[in-house]
Amino acid sequence: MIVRRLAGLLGADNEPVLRRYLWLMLVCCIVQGFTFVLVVPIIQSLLAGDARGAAWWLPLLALGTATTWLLNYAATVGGFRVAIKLLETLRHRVGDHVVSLPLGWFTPQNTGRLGLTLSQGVMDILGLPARQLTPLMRATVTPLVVVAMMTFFDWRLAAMAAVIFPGVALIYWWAGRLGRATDRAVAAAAAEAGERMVEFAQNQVVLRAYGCSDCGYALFDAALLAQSRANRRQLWLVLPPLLANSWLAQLSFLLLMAGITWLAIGGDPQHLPTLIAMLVLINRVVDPLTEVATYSAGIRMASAQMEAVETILSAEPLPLLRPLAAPPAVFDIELDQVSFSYRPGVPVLDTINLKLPANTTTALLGVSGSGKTTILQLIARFHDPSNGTVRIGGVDLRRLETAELMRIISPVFQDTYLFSGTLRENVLLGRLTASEQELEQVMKLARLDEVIERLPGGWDSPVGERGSLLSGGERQRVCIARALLKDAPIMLLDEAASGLDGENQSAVSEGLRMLHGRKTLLVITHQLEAIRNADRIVVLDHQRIVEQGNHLQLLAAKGRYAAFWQARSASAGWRLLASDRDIAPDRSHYASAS
Ligand SMILES: Nc1ncnc2c1ncn2[C@@H]1O[C@H](COP(=O)(O)OP(=O)(O)OP(=O)(O)O)[C@@H](O)[C@H]1O
Repeated sequence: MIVRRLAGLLGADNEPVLRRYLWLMLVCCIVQGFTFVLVVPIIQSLLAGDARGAAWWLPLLALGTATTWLLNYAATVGGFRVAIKLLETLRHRVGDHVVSLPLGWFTPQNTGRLGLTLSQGVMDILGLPARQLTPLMRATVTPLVVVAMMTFFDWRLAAMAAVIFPGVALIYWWAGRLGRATDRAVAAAAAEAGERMVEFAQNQVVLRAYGCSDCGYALFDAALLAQSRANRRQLWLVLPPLLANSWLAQLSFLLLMAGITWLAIGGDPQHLPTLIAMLVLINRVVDPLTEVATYSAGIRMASAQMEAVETILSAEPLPLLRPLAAPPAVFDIELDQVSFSYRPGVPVLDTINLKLPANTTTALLGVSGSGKTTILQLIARFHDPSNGTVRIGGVDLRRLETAELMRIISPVFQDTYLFSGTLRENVLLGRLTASEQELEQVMKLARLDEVIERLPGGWDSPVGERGSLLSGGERQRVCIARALLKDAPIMLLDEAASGLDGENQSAVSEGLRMLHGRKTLLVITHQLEAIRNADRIVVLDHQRIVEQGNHLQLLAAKGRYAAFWQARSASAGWRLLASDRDIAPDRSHYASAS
C-alpha cells in the first residue's frame, strides 16, 4: 500500500528507481538471512570437535558478509536516489499542478496547507525509504529467511519461531490503527491552537483597547489545553502497542528457549549441537522484531503527508472547453443567467444577467456580502459559475486558456499583495518590458509620485515583506500602478481605493476617469465621485441585481440607489444640488456642505 502510494507520487518515469531500491533491499535482506544461518554448520562442527570442518565454512561466511555489505551499500544509495527523485518530482508536480488550479482554490486554508506540505510534508516523505522502509524490511525479511532456513535444521523449532510473525503483524496493524485515530485529533488540535495564537497576536490592539486581554487569552489557553490533552492521549495510546511488541518479543524468546530445552531433554544427543547453534539464530529473529512497531509512527506520518500531497494533486483545474483559434478581439463582458454558490444550497448569486459594453465603466454597489467580489472573481475565473455563462467578447471563459484570460484582465483585489523587493520591481511586475516613461505615467495616475518623493530610495526603496514598509494606502497605490502598467483591456477593481485618504481617493478616481472610455472597467468602490461618474451602476441585493442604470436614471427611479446616494452624500459632507438630475455627470455637481 505504502509502496504503491510512493510509486504513484514518483510517477511512471521514476518508478524503476523505486523498484531497483526495493529489489536491492529485498535481496540484501535475503542474503543477510542466509549469511546468519551459516553460523549453524560452523557451530555444529566446532561442537563436534571438527575445527577444520568449521573453517571450510568461513570463506562462505566472509563472502555472505561482503555481499550483504555491498548490497546494503547499493540499496542505501538506491534509497537516497528515491529520496532525490521524490524531491525533484514532488515539488515540481505540486508546483505545476497548483499553477493550473483556479484562483479560487487559493484560500488561506489551502495556501497554509500547501506551504506546510511543500516544506515539512515533502521532508517526511523523503525520509521514508531510508528511515522507515529500510529498517522495516531488515526487521522482517531477514528474520523470515532465518526462520525458513531453520526448517532444514529443526522444523519444530522453526514452527515455534514462525508463530511470532502473525503476532508482530497484528501489533503493527494495531499501532497504525490507534495512531491514525489520534493523529487526526492531534493535527486538528494543533491547527486550532495555531489559529488561536495568530488571532490572539493579531487582535492585541483590540483586546488591550477594550481591557479584554483575558477574553482572547482564554480562547488561546483553551486551545493549548486541548492540544496538550490530544498529545497526551496520543502518547498513552501509542504506548500499549510498543509495550506489547517488546513483551511479545521477550515472550517469544522465552518460548523458543523453552522449546530448545524441551527438544534437548527428550531428544537425540547428536542433535544437541544443532539446538545450541539455533540459540544464536533465535537472537537474529527476535531482536529485530522488537523494533517493528516503532516504525509504524514514521510510516504513518509519511503516509499522512502523502495523502496531503495527493489531495492537492487531486484538486481539479478548471476545465478548458474546445480552445479558441483566436483570442477575443472585443472586450465587453457578459454574465448570462449566472448563478453561483460556494457551498451547496447556499446561493451567493442567483440568475445574474449583466452586459458591460467594451470601454465603459461600471460601478458595483450592494451591501456587504451581496456578492460584488464574487462577480469580479467569476470574471477573473477564480471559479466557474454553478449555472450560466460568463463571456468576454462573446467568448465563453471556459474556452480561454488561463494565460490568455490573464493577459486581458488586470485585477486589483482587496487583499493587495506585494513581494519583498523594491517599489520599481513591484510595479514592473505589471509589465516587465515597460519603459521608464510608462512607469512615470502610471506613477502619476496612481498618485505614487508623492510616495516615491518621500522615500529616501525613491523608486528603488524596498517595500518589505508583503509590503510591510508601506502604509495600507501606499500598498494599494502600488497595486493600482501595477494594474495600470499592465494595460490590459479589462480592469477589475475591488475596493481599490478604500485604504486611501480623501485627497488621494479623489486623485485615484481622477486617474480612473482618465481610463474612462479606454478600458472596460468594473469597480467596487465607496467613492461617491467614482460611482457617480460611472457609465452604469449596478445594485446587488439578495443575490440578484435589483437596479441598474446611470447615476441620473437611478436617482430618478427613487429606489435603493437614490436612498443610498442621499444617505452617503449627506454623511460625506456633500449635498445634492437641486439641478442634479438635469446636468450631465461632472465634478461641479457637488458642493461642499460646509
Ligand atoms: N471562499 C468563500 N467560501 C464560502 N463563502 C464565501 C467565500 N467567499 C465569500 N463567501 C460568501 O459569499 C457571499 C458573498 O461574498 P462577497 O465577498 O462576494 O460579497 P461582497 O458583496 O463583495 O462583500 P463585501 O462588500 O463585504 O466585500 C458572502 O455571504 C460571503 O460570506
